[in-house]
Amino acid sequence: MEPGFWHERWHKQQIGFHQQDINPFLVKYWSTLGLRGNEQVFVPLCGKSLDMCYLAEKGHDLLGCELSELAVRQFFEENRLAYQQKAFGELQAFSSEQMTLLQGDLFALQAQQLASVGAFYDRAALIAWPEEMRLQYAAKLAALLPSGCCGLLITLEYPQDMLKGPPFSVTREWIREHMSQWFEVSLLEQADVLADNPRFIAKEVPWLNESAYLLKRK
Ligand SMILES: C[S@@+](CC[C@H](N)C(=O)[O-])C[C@H]1O[C@@H](n2cnc3c(N)ncnc32)[C@H](O)[C@@H]1O
Repeated sequence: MEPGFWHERWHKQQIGFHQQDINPFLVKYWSTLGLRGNEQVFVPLCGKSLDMCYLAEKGHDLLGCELSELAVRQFFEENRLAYQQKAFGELQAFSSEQMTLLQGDLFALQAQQLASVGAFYDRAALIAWPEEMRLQYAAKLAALLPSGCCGLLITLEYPQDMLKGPPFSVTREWIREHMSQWFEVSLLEQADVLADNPRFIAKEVPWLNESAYLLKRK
């Protein structure tokens, strides 16, 4: 989506994607990455996700990237974290002790700026892009991540013709076809989450699956 779409969403606080609870797949599957626990975790398109607090509690340093300055400030203020702001290339870095959120366009980041990243977490980032932008995002993510870096990817699948995204439906086939050039991909679990998503029920979407994948950058 274009930046204006997301800025408007944040200004109107139309942020239905934001979860008040930690994502259950994160809790269930983060340990399958086999990490030491002190790796820096990159969170693309992080919003003000509380999943970052969960990962910080596990001992990780967090490096998020988020377009909206409003989202970034809300993250620190709502979690009562004092923060400092400074320039970071073309982006702005907002930092507290364990968290750095890079405010700006993910596509303006350079691989050397993520050289110390040891893991990543993508929830509602890949699925935020329409099909025509999705591959560019996946290629950028691959270009930014150091080789050997593991991550958890959480996606949604539903009949796309029933609802206009975002979130967009991203199938297992799309991920295998387009992402295996950069990542080893394993499906961890697919679960029916329709009952937890009133917007999909209201639009009479007949099924909605959430999937968790383990990814390893080749
Ligand atoms: C669907 S939300 C998901 C947020 C978060 N991952 C979560 O689980 O709550 C997508 C987020 O990506 C941000 N975003 C969109 N385009 C971006 C870009 N080019 N660079 C960085 N962030 C972007 C939006 O502002 C929005 O907060």
